[in-house]
Amino acid sequence: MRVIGVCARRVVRHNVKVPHRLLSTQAALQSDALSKVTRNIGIIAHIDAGKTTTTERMLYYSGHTRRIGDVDEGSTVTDFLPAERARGITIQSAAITFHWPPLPPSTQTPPAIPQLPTSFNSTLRSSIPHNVNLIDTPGHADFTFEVLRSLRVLDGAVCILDGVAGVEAQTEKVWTQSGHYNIPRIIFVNKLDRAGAAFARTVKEIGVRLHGWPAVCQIPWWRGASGDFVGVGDVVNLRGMMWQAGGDGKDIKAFSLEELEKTNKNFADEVKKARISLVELLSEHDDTMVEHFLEHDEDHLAISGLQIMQSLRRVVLQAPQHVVPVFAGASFHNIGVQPLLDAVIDLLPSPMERPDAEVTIANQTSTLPELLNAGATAKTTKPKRKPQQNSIQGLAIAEIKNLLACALAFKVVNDVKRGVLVYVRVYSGSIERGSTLYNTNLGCAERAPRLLKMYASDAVEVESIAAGQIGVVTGLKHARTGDTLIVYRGLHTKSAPPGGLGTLQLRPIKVPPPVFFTSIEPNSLSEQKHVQESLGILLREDPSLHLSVDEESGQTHLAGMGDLHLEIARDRLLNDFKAKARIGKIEIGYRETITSSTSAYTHQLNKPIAGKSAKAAISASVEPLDDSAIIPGIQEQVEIEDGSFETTHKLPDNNTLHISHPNLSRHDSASHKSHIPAHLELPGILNSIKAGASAALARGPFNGFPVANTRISIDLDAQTNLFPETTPTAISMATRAAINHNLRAACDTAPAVLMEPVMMVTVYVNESSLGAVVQDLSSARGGQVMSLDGADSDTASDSNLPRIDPNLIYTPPDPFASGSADVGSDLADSQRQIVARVPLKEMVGYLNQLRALTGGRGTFVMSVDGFEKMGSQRQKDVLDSLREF
Ligand SMILES: Nc1nc2c(ncn2[C@@H]2O[C@H](COP(=O)(O)OP(=O)(O)OP(=O)(O)O)[C@@H](O)[C@H]2O)c(=O)[nH]1
Repeated sequence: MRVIGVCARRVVRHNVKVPHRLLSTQAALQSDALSKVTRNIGIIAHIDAGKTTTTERMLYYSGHTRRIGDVDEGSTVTDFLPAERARGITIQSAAITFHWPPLPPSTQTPPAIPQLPTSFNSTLRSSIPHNVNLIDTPGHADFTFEVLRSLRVLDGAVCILDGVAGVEAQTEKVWTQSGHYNIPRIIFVNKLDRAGAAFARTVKEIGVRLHGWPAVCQIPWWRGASGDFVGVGDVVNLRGMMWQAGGDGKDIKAFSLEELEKTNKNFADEVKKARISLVELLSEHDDTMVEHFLEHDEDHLAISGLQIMQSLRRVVLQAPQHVVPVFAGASFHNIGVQPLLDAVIDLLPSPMERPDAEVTIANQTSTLPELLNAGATAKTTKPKRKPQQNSIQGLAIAEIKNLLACALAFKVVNDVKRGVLVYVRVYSGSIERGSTLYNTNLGCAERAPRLLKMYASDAVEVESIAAGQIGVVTGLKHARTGDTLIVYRGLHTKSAPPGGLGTLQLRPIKVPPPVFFTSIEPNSLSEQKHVQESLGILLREDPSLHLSVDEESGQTHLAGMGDLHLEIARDRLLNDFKAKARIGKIEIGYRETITSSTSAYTHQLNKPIAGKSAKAAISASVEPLDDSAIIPGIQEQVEIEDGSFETTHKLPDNNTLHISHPNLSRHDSASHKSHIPAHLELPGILNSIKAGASAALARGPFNGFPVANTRISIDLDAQTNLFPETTPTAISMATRAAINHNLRAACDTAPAVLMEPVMMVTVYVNESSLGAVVQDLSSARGGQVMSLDGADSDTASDSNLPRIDPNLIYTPPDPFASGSADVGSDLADSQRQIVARVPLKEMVGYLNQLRALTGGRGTFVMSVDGFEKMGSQRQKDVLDSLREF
């Protein structure tokens, strides 16, 4: 037994209030009280660990569904796309609201202002009904981006592990990502009914692979010679909990420690052992637990369950989180779900206990409360001469104080019955029914005619969605997943927000580049409109899909993150949207880059567009950006302000667009009058040029792949380029044509070069297979092994995370797992991690080969590291094989 006495580390808590300064006192009180009883929670896990099965039980016990949905029968609530139901996997994250503990049967809706005790010092939070907004996230690696998007709106997460497979590669990846967002997490070890279930091994893996100290709050209760899983030992409340076999899980019997001692002494002893370990672990991280221990004469068992839960809550809310509470169960057999729900309420934070939401505004990073406080101060201190500047430089405070609400559209779903649903999380203020929302990503405003709360499959209409809450806006025509929506004073559908407000972005995330693509061709001309509309909705739902149209052939390319990603998009298009189109084979998305420069070429456009005469001229030249062989994996689109008469955009795939616009100052629109036609304005002209350039870069002239590593220069001479007949579309089309001409000319002078996606691959194998896997990666696949066991690599485990010795972790024995004699040293020796850079082409079908090399035990994850120029022979081979189709 370890001795307590070491002083706990300083507790750093999330200490943030949801800003609501513009609400009335009554509304603010209501919003605060509502926030306190709200949990915005995600479920994260490896594919098939049981997320959907567990979610279905949660909905059933909370009273929101009358029967338990079954993944295997395809009758679940959360996996609601036909493609998901058919495959039994979760693709789209759905957000569902339910109450836990359930509302009393007589109450249809929760009270507007929840009745809260003055403090939770003497009572558990789970004693009063809370709103749980549950966001189900996909488990497959192709949907990592989808997971990232949902992580942004979570305040806490339940990580579900398969008790047989233990910690799997994808779990590790999502765990690390959620750690970067400082999301407090608890773990549920599921499937403990299965043969070979190994709770102890899984708990040790939590320490070794997820780098957290497992606080074992429940231990599995296996009975009989064959080890039937019947319930759990509740370490917090010192009791046994047994679920009725074959029931719906509502019938739970509790046995006190004294009762257990009479009937099942070994189990009772193990519960006590687990309690001692739990108190010791908590004492190392929480000073208050040390005090309780001393107050109770150093008796681990005398400390109350409430005190243990409160201590667990404190350590879970520490950032970074070092202690991870672990619960046990088998959701398919309805065991363990209700105590897990209690833990969600008792241990995970409310929106008010989370760090401030990060925002960017006018190219600067800040937090939302900082921004709002600056605006609020400005309201009381009257500026003397010109508007005072706050810490967010360049943005007048006067603009910020007009901000009434700020929300993130974190998911767009096309619902067959209700149309397009935009799921939002509100971060400040409140969205009211009928209000107008300005979309800062698209630069347009639209009205929110209806607001909904989604309860399982029922939708309830609401008047407003307050700060900290998740809800649905229907009737929006443009908003996409990931867009920031704001409400400000004086907002009109037709005018842009004043100054920097229009650049406000909530929690922006970096988008990885698409590495696979497929072609789409409508079966007939009459089908074209429907195919385009369906693709439009798919892209609103999932902005990690990219669309490009070849001007000459009219062929459409759809690009995505992985082959499964595109397969699902294809299924949705054909089956859900009933689009009649031919869809090509899924191919790797190479890039092409020019190797020579061109001198300026001017394209004159003078033809009717949509029945109206249109005219514009654009002068452009191109040059290879630099000779570096690699372009980074993360795609950024930023505008660099470099003077009043120049604008530079950094575009995806390491392309740059430089526009010089002499006589047209960005900061003095009044002086434009004498230079440009009255119906045009500079920001719109620059946007049209950018749109034309992006379209030209989407299809290179060499092999039709997107162009990379290229700098485009455009000289905009207002006198000679703009005419009374010039329209934004004409500017875009002329830009596209001018750049296309230049790219073709560059390819004629010196052939373009192909670049291929290279992946950073992390493979987990046993020691015995290490040699064979390394050999295969480096020889057969042309990969470059970067590190073994995580050293020197960005994608490998974060080096700041504690390395935990599995032998110091408490676990109960694993009587029914195979080969579990010495789990600790076995784990430390056998788990190896290889990090390698490998061309994506060589990773196609890798899982089967890895399984063959490792006896089925190896797993891997990968992400795009960048694009590399290909050698001439490799390029020839790739082009030859592409031409075969
Ligand atoms: N034996 C057993 N099987 C389970 C348990 N929980 C889930 N399963 C089964 O495991 C399979 C996967 O379960 P899901 O709930 O679809 O897993 P998921 O994590 O949602 O998977 P994705 O949606 O693909 O990410 C299904 O066949 C379930 O019936 C359990 O506690 N015990």
